[in-house]
Amino acid sequence: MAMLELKHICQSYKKGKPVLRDISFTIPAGQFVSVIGPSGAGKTTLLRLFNHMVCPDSGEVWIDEVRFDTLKSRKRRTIQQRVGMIFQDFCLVDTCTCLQNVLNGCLARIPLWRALSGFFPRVEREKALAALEAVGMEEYRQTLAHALSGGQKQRVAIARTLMQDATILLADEPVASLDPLTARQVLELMCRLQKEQGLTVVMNSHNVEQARTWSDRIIGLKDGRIFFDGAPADWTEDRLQALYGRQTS
Ligand SMILES: Nc1ncnc2c1ncn2[C@@H]1O[C@H](COP(=O)(O)OP(=O)(O)OP(=O)(O)O)[C@@H](O)[C@H]1O
Repeated sequence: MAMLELKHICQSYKKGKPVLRDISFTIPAGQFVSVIGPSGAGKTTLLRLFNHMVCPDSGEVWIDEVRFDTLKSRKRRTIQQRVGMIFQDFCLVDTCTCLQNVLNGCLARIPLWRALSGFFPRVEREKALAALEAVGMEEYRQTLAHALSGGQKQRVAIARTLMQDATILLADEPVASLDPLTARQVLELMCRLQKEQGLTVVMNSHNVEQARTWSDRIIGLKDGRIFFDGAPADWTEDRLQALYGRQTS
C-alpha cells in the first residue's frame, strides 16, 4: 500500500527558479527512505510537501491514498496528525520537562483549556509515559529539556511524534548535530520503531554512509530532480561522485 506519493511535483519559491522539477515517487507503508543530495538540492522542500509547510505549484501530494495538497483545513489537520516531524535542532521547549514536551504531541486532540492549564487527561499522561519508555527516556520525565544531551533531546522529540500517533516520521537531518555513537543510537531507535510499529520513515541526510546503512531505499536529489532511486546496495562510488561532484574529493 502506498503511504506517501508525489505525482509530477514542481515547486519554486521565486518565479523562474524551480526547486523541485517534476518529482514523482511512491513510498509504501513501513519503508525507511533516505533522501540525499547536495546543499540546495531541494531535500527539505520535498519533506515539507508532506506536512503542508510547502504547497506545490503543480502536481499532487498523496498520503495514505488521500489527495493531501488540496484538502481543506479540518480534513488536512486530521492527516497532518499522522505525520510527525523531527529536526536537527530537536525543537523542544527547553523550559519544559520531558513529559510536558511529549504531552505537547497530543495538543491537537484535547480541548484548548486543558492545553493552556497543563491539566492533561490521565489517559494522555499514561500514553506520554509509555512513549518516553519506548525511547528509553522514562527516568528523565521530570528533567527540563535544556538539561538533556543532544541524543536525549532527539529521543524526546521522537517520543512526541509517538504521542501524536504519527504513522509517518519525517526526519530532517535528525542526527547531523550528534556525535557518531549517539547518532547511531538515535538511528537504531528510528529503525526499531519502523520495524516494531510499522512506521514509514523519510529521512534527509548529508551522510551517505548512514543512508546506506539504515535505510531500505535511497532517493538522490540533484538540482531538484531525482538523480537516483533505488536500494542502498545499488549505490556506487561513481554515483556518489556524480551526485556531489567535487564536494567529495
Ligand atoms: N522559504 C524559502 N524561500 C525562498 N527560497 C527557499 C526557501 N526555502 C528554501 N529555499 C531555496 O530552495 C532551494 C532548496 O532548498 P532546500 O532547503 O529544500 O534544500 P536542501 O537540499 O534541503 O538543502 P540543505 O541540504 O542545505 O538543507 C535553495 O536554493 C534554497 O535557498
